[in-house]
Amino acid sequence: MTLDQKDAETTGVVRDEMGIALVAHDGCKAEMVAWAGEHREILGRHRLYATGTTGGLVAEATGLPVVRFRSGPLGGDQQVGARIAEGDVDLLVFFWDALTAQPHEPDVRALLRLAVLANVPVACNRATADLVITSPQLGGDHRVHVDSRLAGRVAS
Ligand SMILES: O=C(CO)COP(=O)(O)O
Repeated sequence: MTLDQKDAETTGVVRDEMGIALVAHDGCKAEMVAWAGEHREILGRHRLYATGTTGGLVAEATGLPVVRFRSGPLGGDQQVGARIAEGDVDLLVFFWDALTAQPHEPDVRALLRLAVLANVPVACNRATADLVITSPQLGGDHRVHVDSRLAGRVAS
């Protein structure tokens, strides 16, 4: 029995492969690596995307394949946002640093805006990420209220 089948048996929900984007500012990278290690088994069932440095650290720590974009300040946040607009991302785990100003703040804001617009769940701290990644509803029909201007571009 696969883990997905076991999930389905215990929760009644089959988790299809999802796209999960991982992003962490420098002050939160250790937290992201620890979180990814803790949930390695679940993350290993899904497509992982990440900004450059975050993706390198997660891939190294977990051994999982990660599609890496540019580093955040060099356009990586925008690339993740583009994948959200394309409908490739079902969950964004973004540990942004609440204590440090970022030179690419407009990009950070744009990424969060697109995630909200596309009704993609966003976890900005470890407690939320723990809850979302273990939710039996993850991968279900949680994105039914996609903004109409994005509907049609975002896969259901
Ligand atoms: O800056 C980031 C998000 O805004 C993260 O980028 P890196 O993963 O390349 O450090």
